[in-house]
Amino acid sequence: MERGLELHHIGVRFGGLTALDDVSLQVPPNQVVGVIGPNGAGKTTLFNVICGFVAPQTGALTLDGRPLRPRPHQLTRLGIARTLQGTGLFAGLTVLENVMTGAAHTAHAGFVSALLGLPASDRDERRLRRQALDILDDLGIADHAEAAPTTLPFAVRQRVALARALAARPRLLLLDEPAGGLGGDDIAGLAELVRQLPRRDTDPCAVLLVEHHMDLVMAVCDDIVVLDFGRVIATGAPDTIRDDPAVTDAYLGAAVDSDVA
Ligand SMILES: Nc1ncnc2c1ncn2[C@@H]1O[C@H](COP(=O)(O)OP(=O)(O)OP(=O)(O)O)[C@@H](O)[C@H]1O
Repeated sequence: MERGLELHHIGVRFGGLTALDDVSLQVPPNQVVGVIGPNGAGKTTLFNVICGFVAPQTGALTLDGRPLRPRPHQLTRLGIARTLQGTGLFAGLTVLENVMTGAAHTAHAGFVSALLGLPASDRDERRLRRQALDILDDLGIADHAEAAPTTLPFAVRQRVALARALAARPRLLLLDEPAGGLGGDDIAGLAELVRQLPRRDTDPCAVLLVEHHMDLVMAVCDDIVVLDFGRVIATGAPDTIRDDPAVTDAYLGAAVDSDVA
């Protein structure tokens, strides 16, 4: 049976500061797993370890039981896609072209060459275009296909970034703070969308959601891992986590600290 992504006893130190301490977790195929925790808990560091931006000093990662040493530029080949905080869209390309870049690695010659003004393969480009339009349609933003990203509201740009990540047809999608900058209605829409990702008929994928927005995590995750000061203080289904005193303490403690500060 496929095991998906697993982190085994991961430790990261920055000088004298322990950012992650003995962190283990699993993202099984076709599940949504959330990582939450107060500011400074280690969420971004964990995300960066999985993307290959930060190399852990201790522990190991595996993908379907095989050793994984992630490198940012090799993630797509492993079936992993990510969105980052902010949208990172190319301002000079339309929405559709942005989404097509997410799948450019599957083209033999066309799209990237076309952007560079080189001879393109029409068949590749047509296929990428159709696939990108389908994804935009799935995400309810096909009307904006020809728009420049800078002209669109932030919530739509967030969806375009998600569409670009999905264009790589990942089996694992990593989302870093996708609710950042969104209002209540947009977060509800995002929750609905993320919940569907493992259940899609075409290209279903597992999701690892790193987010400090508790409502979103509670609404979409099958399993939640709570970090505090770099350690896992709780793991379980949303209902278990909601009632866990250690989690409440960590969040309340953080709130009190920031009030005092
Ligand atoms: N490159 C770095 N060098 C030194 N310290 C770092 C570095 N990156 C993170 N840290 C520290 O590691 C700890 C964990 O930070 P991290 O950003 O992973 O937490 P977080 O849970 O993502 O916080 P937030 O919700 O505020 O983004 C913090 O104390 C942070 O200051």
